This record gives sequence, C-alpha cells and structure tokens, in this order.
Amino acid sequence: MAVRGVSLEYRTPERVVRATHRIDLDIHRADRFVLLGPSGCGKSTLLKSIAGFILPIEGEIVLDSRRVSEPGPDRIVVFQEFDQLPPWKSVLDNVAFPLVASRALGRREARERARHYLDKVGLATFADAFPHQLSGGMKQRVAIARALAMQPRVLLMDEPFAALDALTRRRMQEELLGLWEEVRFTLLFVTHSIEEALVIGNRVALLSPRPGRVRAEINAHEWGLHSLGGETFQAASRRIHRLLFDDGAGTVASEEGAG
Ligand SMILES: Nc1ncnc2c1ncn2[C@@H]1O[C@H](COP(=O)(O)OP(=O)(O)OP(=O)(O)O)[C@@H](O)[C@H]1O
Repeated sequence: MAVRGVSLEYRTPERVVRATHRIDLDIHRADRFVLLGPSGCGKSTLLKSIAGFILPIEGEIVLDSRRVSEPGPDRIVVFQEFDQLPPWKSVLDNVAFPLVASRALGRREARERARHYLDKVGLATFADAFPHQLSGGMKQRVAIARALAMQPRVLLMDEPFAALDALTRRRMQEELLGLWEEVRFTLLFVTHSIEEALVIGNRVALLSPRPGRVRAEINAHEWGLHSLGGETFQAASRRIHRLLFDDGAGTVASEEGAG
C-alpha cells in the first residue's frame, strides 16, 4: 500500500484545520507499520483516510493498484473504544456478522470462520457470551478476531490497547505479535507510546504535529518484548523522543500508559 503526498483537512464554516501535510509512506505486505507521534499530529486522521472515511485534499492512497476512495472489506479498523461491539449480538455473531453482511460468506461458513478466529484469540469458550459479560481486554480480542476474520489486506489499529490497564496491555501486545507470527497479516498501528511502537512495529514512522508530517522512519526489526528494559532499547527510546521533541513537537509518552 502506498500513501503518496497525502494532505488531509477538516473544514468547518469558521476555519480549516490541516491535519496532515504531504505524507508519503510505503507499507509492504506483512509489515507491522507503526505511526508514532504526539497527540494531534494527525495519526487517527491518516488512519481514517486509509480506511476510506476521509478523502485527501491532495495526494492519493493506493492499495493493490487501486486508489482508495471509500471504506472496503480490504481495510478493517480496530478502535480503542470497548463499545465497538453491538451489545445485542453474541460474541460469535459479532465476529460472523460482517462476513455475512459483506456477502463474503454464507451464514454457516461465516460462523465456522468466526469460531476459527475466536479460537486464535483464546475466546472459543466465550462464543455464546455477550459483550457486557467480557472484560475490556476480552472485548478487544473479539474486535481483533472480527477484523482478522474478514482477512483484510491491511488491518488498521488506532491505539487499540490505550484504554487497558498496563498488564492487560502488555499481554495484548504479546498476543498480537503471536497472532502476527501465525497469520502474517499487514498491520498499520497507531500509538503515541514510543515503547509500544518499538515493541509492535518492524517499521515506525515518526510524525510531527500541526500539520502532521513524516519526520523520520525507523527500522524497529530488532526490538520486541524481549528488549524491554534493556539499555539499547532505552537508548533507542530516548533517541526517538529527541527526534520528536527537537521540533518543539510537544509531549510524547515515553512510558506505558502515559500521555
Ligand atoms: N472532526 C474534527 N474537526 C476539526 N478538527 C479535527 C477533527 N478531528 C481532528 N481534528 C484536528 O486534526 C488534527 C489531527 O487530529 P488527530 O485526531 O488525527 O490526531 P492524533 O495524532 O490521532 O491525536 P490523538 O493521539 O490525540 O488521537 C488535530 O489538530 C485535531 O484538532
């Protein structure tokens, strides 16, 4: 997928807010690509544009040689909020429903595939439960299973673990990496945590705010959960912090849960 010279704006009768300015990114198959930057640098806006909800005022987003112009089943978003699951549907139906609604599969096949992905996120035994019976972490697992079941070309995650407690967040990061090892999907992940970016990403784009521009791109292959607390990991975090700060970029969380 390619993001080419993409500028995004919000227009109200009073004013125009430019959220991103001429962003260029190339995201390859099976990348775990992270957008990292302080609050307000346009990460969510860019993700929504890739999802097809906001059209660029200049530039283009290209996926499989086609210009993105609307939402589609090839790009599925997992949000931060726990209430993204319709509460009146069972866990199984939550995962199966988009497959049926998008006519990707018939009802029976959809339920089969839903079970498969629920199993992958460790929730096979909760298929008949309802969202209100689940913890925040479990609801995020259902949202991830639902997204992966659609087998999108790109899975888009907007601070998916930000509302979780630190321990659950760590476990979800571990699970996401485990799932990626198994399924090798293409991931675009938004966070304002430097640590999370280094753990989750193989590539990290640093965005500076107002309007968001790509400040640097970092190769994060070598970092993972095993690196946490290590001296070189901390040095890398500090370097990124400086890169984001030098521009007067504002505060960026350098610790889990901060910001
Ligand atoms: N609906 C909107 N109308 C007008 N301006 C908006 C709207 N949504 C966002 N903005 C502005 O666009 C800019 C980018 O916002 P965006 O939410 O994409 O940033 P972000 O990097 O995702 O921040 P955060 O981490 O706080 O979510 C900000 O200056 C914000 O104030």
